[in-house]
Amino acid sequence: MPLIAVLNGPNLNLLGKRQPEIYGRETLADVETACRTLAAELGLDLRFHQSNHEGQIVDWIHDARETAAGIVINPAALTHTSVAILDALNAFEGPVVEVHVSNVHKRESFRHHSFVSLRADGVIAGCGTEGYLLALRHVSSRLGARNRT
Ligand SMILES: O=C1C[C@@](O)(C(=O)O)C[C@@H](O)[C@@H]1O
Repeated sequence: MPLIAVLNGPNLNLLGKRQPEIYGRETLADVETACRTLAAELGLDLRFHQSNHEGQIVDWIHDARETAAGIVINPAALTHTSVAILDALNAFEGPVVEVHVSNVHKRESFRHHSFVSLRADGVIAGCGTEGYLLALRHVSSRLGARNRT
């Protein structure tokens, strides 16, 4: 079964508790459960991680080079600052989908720029935590298309 790495950046451990008016009330554990249920339906293995540390996320992306077929990533605030995450993703060959729970384009202008979008095959923003499920479906269909060629 192809493995998908779902990677989450800083402060997402507080999902459901911090600024619920922006990010909703679902926790990251709820997101992981929903992702695991969908992954099982799609025939995908899932690795689900969260870190508040940029280097840890870079290391997980490096691991994914050896082990994962695709990446779903919510880099959180690092989206807007991290060339290191962009460079790591550029060294990964499979499909990458960037997810944001909130619609970053409706928010402060510093959230409008994403380094990660320079690499992402798709970007989902503003669909709440459902965005993770949409991203998984998309990675799955890209992998299916790849396997057929
Ligand atoms: O921490 C986050 C979460 C976020 O990535 C989102 O999921 O909406 C949007 C980022 O701008 C913010 O720093």
